[in-house]
Amino acid sequence: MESFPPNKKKIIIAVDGFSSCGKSTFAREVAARIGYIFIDTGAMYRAVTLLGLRRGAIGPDGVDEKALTDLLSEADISFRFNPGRGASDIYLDGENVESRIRGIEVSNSVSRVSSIGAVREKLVHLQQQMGKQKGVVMDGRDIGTVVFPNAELKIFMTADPAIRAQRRYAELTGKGEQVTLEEVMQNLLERDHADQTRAISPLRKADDAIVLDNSFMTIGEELEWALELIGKLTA
Ligand SMILES: Nc1ncnc2c1ncn2[C@@H]1O[C@H](COP(=O)(O)OP(=O)(O)O)[C@@H](O)[C@H]1O
Ligand SMILES: Nc1ccn([C@@H]2O[C@H](COP(=O)(O)OP(=O)(O)O)[C@@H](O)[C@H]2O)c(=O)n1
Repeated sequence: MESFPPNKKKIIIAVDGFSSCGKSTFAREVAARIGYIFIDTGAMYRAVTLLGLRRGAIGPDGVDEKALTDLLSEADISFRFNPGRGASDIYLDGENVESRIRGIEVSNSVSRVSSIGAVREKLVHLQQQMGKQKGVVMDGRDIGTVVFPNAELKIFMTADPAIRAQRRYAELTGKGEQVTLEEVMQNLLERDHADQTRAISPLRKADDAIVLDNSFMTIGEELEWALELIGKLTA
């Protein structure tokens, strides 16, 4: 933290990329090291999906867009810092749903939900409010292209799909979730495809983003690389 005193220029760091490549891990660590706020925008789309599943707007027949949009207009989505985790947990209508949004059921519907214009409109607006003062590291799919097209630093993360699937599988089974590697791989590939081909704000690398392939990098190596870049940009 000493290398980033408050008189340094505050910037916005946008981290976009494919599913399960380590965006949130990287963004959280970078934010902690430089005293910035970390915002996991994927958690927001996941919370909306949980809301739809719980309240019947998402069911066996798919997503009822109108019902979900109506629910969302009344919903309160916010973050609160959890000192134990060293990051913010996501709250849906006052309930901490951080541990409820990562499972395969939410993962299987979230890309459908995130393709809905009204959902994106509301969440992008909230994200822009959260980053207004700068000093944020935000990760997602459209941060460098839509949410903060003028972000001072844009990173586009990627990793080999088999490595990404293995990482997410280890994470989920480590938490006791009953899931197979094949299911995880399939979800990851389907979401990447849906996220890249949707009509509104598809996942794509911003022209001025720097690509970071972390297939064979440790988080320590990623941090070393990022902190040097950030040091130069905020000098
Ligand atoms: N450099 C890395 N090497 C190995 N595992 C990693 C690395 N970065 C992240 N992970 C692990 O990969 C999984 C997915 O990371 P996460 O940050 O949730 O990805 P994303 O936000 O892109 O979905 C997590 O279990 C995380 O601990
Ligand atoms: N800025 C964002 C962030 C997430 N999303 C959507 O939300 C889903 C879940 O995002 P996530 O970051 O939690 O996904 P993982 O990479 O953790 O698997 C993505 O697959 C996208 O469909 C989005 O559309 N835009």
